[in-house]
Amino acid sequence: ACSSRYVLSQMHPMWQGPLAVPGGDRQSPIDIVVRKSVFDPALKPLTAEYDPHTCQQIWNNGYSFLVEYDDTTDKSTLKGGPLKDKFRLCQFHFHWGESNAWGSEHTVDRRLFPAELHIVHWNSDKYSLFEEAVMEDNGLAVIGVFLKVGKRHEGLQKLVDALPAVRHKGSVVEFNRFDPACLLPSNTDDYWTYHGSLTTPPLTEAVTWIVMKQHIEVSHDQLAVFRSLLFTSAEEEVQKSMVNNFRVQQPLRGRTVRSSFS
Ligand SMILES: CCCCCNS(=O)(=O)c1cc(S(N)(=O)=O)ccc1C(=O)O
Ligand SMILES: [Zn+2]
Repeated sequence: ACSSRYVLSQMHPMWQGPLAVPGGDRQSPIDIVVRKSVFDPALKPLTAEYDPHTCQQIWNNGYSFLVEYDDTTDKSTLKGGPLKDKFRLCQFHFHWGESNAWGSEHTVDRRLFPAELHIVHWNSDKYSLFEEAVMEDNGLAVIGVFLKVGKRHEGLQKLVDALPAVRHKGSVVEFNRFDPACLLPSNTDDYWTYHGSLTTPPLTEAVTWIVMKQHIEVSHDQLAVFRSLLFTSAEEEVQKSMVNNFRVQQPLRGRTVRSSFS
């Protein structure tokens, strides 16, 4: 699977400080200032073609929970949008707050959402391994989708029901036949895109971000199950609730955010 068993001890929110990263002028997340985004008519609609059978497992990596996919073939891919190449699905995960008032990593005109979904893909036209792509500036494409609290999300419920099995850091549970497309908003033609970075170590500036304009709705109870997860492993005495697992926002450094809609 893509997100290698990367030692995520640095994942503890303590690392959120201005960690020195190479260059450091393309960091994520950012605030998307709508009136400063530039409409680009050349931006195409996104083509996400996911095979639910490539879904493998859910893993609590001590920072979020990752739903990981078999990325040894091009069975689940993302093309189009701002992308020149074909990108292979490797995992999706979320960021959320301890309350519904905050939790997303990106914001729109400073508006915070209670959570944000990230669907992570790597450039399989240019690289043969995720670990290679994560170090290259055209290596990754991550779709961001904002979550709002409202009606229950039927497609998400299968995932929510599996979460108690990965309550502790380091736990893994088999998870099959899940199509992440069910988590995309009905309109995927309207998005913002910019060049940025991973929001967790190694914070490499490898990501073409594609942030959906339309949010999805999940219920309060579904989000409460996210908050029942733990940052800590079963062995640790003090259990810490997995909440507020988002990075602080980063300077734009002159970057332009493009929009696919006017
Ligand atoms: C080789 C080490 C890669 C570490 C990053 N892996 S990842 O799947 O890209 C990822 C991205 C992101 S993010 N928020 O999409 O930048 C968060 C977590 C992870 C993770 O693996 O935990
Ligand atoms: Zn993320």
